[in-house]
Amino acid sequence: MTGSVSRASGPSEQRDGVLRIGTRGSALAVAQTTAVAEQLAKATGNDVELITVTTHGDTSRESLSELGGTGVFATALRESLLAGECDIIVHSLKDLPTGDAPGLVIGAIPKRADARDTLCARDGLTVETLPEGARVGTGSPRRVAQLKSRRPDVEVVDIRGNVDTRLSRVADGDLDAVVLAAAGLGRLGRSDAVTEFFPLSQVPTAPGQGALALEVRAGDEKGHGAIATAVAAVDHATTRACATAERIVLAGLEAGCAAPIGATALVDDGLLFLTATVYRPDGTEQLTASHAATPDSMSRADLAAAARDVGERVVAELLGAGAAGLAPLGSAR
Ligand SMILES: NCc1[nH]cc(CCC(=O)O)c1CC(=O)O
Repeated sequence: MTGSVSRASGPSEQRDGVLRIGTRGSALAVAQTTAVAEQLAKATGNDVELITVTTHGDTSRESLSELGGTGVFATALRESLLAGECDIIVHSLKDLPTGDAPGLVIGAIPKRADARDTLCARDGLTVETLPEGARVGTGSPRRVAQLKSRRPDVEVVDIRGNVDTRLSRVADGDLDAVVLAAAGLGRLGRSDAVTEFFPLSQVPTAPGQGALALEVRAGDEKGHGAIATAVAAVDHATTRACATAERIVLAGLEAGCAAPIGATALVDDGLLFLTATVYRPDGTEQLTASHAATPDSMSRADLAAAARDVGERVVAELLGAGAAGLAPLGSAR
């Protein structure tokens, strides 16, 4: 039996058999939360209600680095969850700070979408074929450094705003291209705008990119209640392990989501691989570390142990090679 998915118009009371999911109000957030809601309705038979929460990160026009990067999107959602106004909140994992949120736990990380970055350029252009001095929009220090390392001549324009606003700056002729996550474009049905997919092996993306995190009040993930059953049904073991390994790099370098760091993990043929790169913000230098571990089994506990193992080895190697001197890392909060 599949439950139904609806959108609440205002604050909503707790009712039996109904899961209330809090989401940011942007088109991307609503699209990805709706997809999660449908997955939850199908897996549990519960009705699912979407509750929109407006956050400072949505309304502010400041750049991501001015906002401080980490956490701007998460705080209002978390307050709403702690206040009991909803039962589960959905974040883009890459926007979620690595620090503890008192009273909350990540109850599920569903199967990840495409973790790659893309170029969305005019006239089918790619990083290689962009004209000399082309104007490329991104607000992410990692993407700036990665672009500059390949095309030092490119003029990077700091942009903010939702995916459609960013794409419109290319359509309007103001920018030659923007760099955007494949996952977000896919969720919005805008993959048609992509002119180049960057291989993860050359362009590692933000820790957790392409993955979502379902946060619940601590304790609600345990036992056989409706919330515990729901999050257990959509948690994806290998995605959780990969995202955990990538986020250990962020935490270990004491970096925030605005730091120039790329990390990418994958599970293949029984091995967990993790590669991470720290960039000098101008793209002239970078440090990469790559490690693999063999989990004893594909159980969540063994995968988690392997994720910690590779994560810690990658962090130690990067710090030992001088990563802290390469980039301003300390924007974690
Ligand atoms: N920081 C913005 C953001 N947060 C999540 C996504 C979509 C991709 C994802 O879920 O990882 C995006 C847009 C982008 O980076 O292009």
